[in-house]
Amino acid sequence: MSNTFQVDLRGIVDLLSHHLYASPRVYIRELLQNAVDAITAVGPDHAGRVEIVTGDGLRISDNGIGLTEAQVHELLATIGRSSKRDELGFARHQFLGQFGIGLLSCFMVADEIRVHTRRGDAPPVLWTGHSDGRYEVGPGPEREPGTTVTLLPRRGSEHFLMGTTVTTLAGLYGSLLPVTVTVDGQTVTGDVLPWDRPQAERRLYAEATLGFRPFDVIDLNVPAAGLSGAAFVLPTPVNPASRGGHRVYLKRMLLSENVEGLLPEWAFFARCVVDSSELRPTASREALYDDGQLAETRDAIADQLRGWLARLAATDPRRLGEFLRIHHLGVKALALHDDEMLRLVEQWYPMQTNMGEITLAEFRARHGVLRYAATDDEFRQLAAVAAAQDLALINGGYVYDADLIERLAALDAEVRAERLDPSDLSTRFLPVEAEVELRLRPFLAAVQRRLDRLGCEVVVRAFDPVTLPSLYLVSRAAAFHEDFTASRSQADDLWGGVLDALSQTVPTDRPQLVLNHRNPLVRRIAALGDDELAGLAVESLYGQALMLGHHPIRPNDAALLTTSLLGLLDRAVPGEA
Ligand SMILES: Nc1ncnc2c1ncn2[C@@H]1O[C@H](COP(=O)(O)OP(=O)(O)OP(=O)(O)O)[C@@H](O)[C@H]1O
Repeated sequence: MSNTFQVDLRGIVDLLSHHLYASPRVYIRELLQNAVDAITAVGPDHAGRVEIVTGDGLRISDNGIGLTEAQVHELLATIGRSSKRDELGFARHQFLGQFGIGLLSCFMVADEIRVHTRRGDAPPVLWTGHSDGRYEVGPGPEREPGTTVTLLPRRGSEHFLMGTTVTTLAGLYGSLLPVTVTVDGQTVTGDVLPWDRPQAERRLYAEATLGFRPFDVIDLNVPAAGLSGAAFVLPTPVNPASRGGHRVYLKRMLLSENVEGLLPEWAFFARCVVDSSELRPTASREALYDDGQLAETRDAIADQLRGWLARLAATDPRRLGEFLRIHHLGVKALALHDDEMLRLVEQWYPMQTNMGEITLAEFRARHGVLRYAATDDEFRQLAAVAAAQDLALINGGYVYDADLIERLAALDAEVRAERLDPSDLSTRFLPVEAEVELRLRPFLAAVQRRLDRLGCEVVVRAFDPVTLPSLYLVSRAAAFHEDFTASRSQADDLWGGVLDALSQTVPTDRPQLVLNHRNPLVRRIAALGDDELAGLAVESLYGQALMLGHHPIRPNDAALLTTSLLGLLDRAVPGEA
């Protein structure tokens, strides 16, 4: 036995209003869309007109193609049936609608829908649909060809049908439509496409609709998607993780003000306003259907944004610099994968160095090797000393910077990058003369004994700046060794045994306290001939060097600092105990 599905209209309307459409407001969009489609169906030269009248409910009339009685039965009373698909079920290209559910959205705000329609010379028809699923069809009063849809408000939804609301909504969705739409006699269409306006007006448009005064406006054109529009560049930094929505029109009808997925993720610095005749909506008409065509369109738009950046670099580098200062995070993220963007960063993005803020290109021209510190801490530790030795150093500690430098070197054989290890720096310090070295031996032996328990090696070198008495240097191997020793002291027996076995293989070079023999204070300390006082002084230098280099102060270090300070005070302040 064969039966036919029954449809519970109330259930369907509930589904639409709570799960498909974002808000009952979209009923206006669906009605406008049907009217425009009906006008399109008459032919290309037909002067379309849509009139909306509010008051007691809402009435929307069009001078479109209209429906015969047979079509009314077939199309209006069958959910999911649409005249806008061909025999194979594909959306007919020229129409906005395609799903055959749009009219139902009116039940979100109305209890009763009346469609009074006439097609050509066929007799006029009146169809009345009720929200409980009943409908009647019969002959209607005489009228011109076209259709009038009347909504009788549902209790509690009256405000959706009020004149002011309808004017706002019809303007929002329909202001760019190619047919004239009036609400209570007032025309809401006829707006010039925002991207076709002169530059100054486009900026005002952005301020009014997007809420910001754009840094720049970029024309967008993707013929394959029948897309034209503009990208408005944000004037302030945005969180790259925050997804910005775009204002998308399909065949000049607003799809949504907050469409995602139109731009690649890196392009978070732009908000687009576009119209497309080819991209497809999802059934809710809140989003674009994520298909190959959308992906191709996204790529094409990305190319145009990239082109804008390249043009800016060629014609107005100062402005590009401004842009990079605002949106460097996005551009740098992009440069990790995109060679062209990497070049842009290299040429135009000033990085922090110990010689001031300069671009990588400039740095390379002046200093050859791209020498960088991998973390902000390392940079701060080394910047001044390196500068005093004419060693230029880039702070690679900002997000992506070290990776970008390495990528640049990997890409281009001419570019050399070198991560500066603190221990590399100590090899640039000059040893003191042999005779001085000999003289300093007893002093060094005495202070070394005092710093042994902190795992630190004391050496004397000559380096600039002379004002710097000492420097605490931790090489990568030594930093590892320190962590290792700390874990060993906390480990239980089993794990401790494993660590001990490992310790045979880890490098053991210790952090160094490098005393600067060019520094007058250091010379005086070394010449004291008083082991106790020299020891206290070197311990103090050790503490100062730790703090200068932003090194962590361990409990042992803190205790040493206190005793050395008290010891020095004891020696400095005269009088009997
Ligand atoms: N104003 C109108 N003039 C002529 N025909 C109309 C009008 N409104 C609706 N129709 C007919 O009723 C059918 C169903 O309309 P409905 O709005 O439910 O779906 P649709 O517009 O085809 O698709 P979508 O769900 O995508 O809006 C339409 O395909 C169209 O043939």
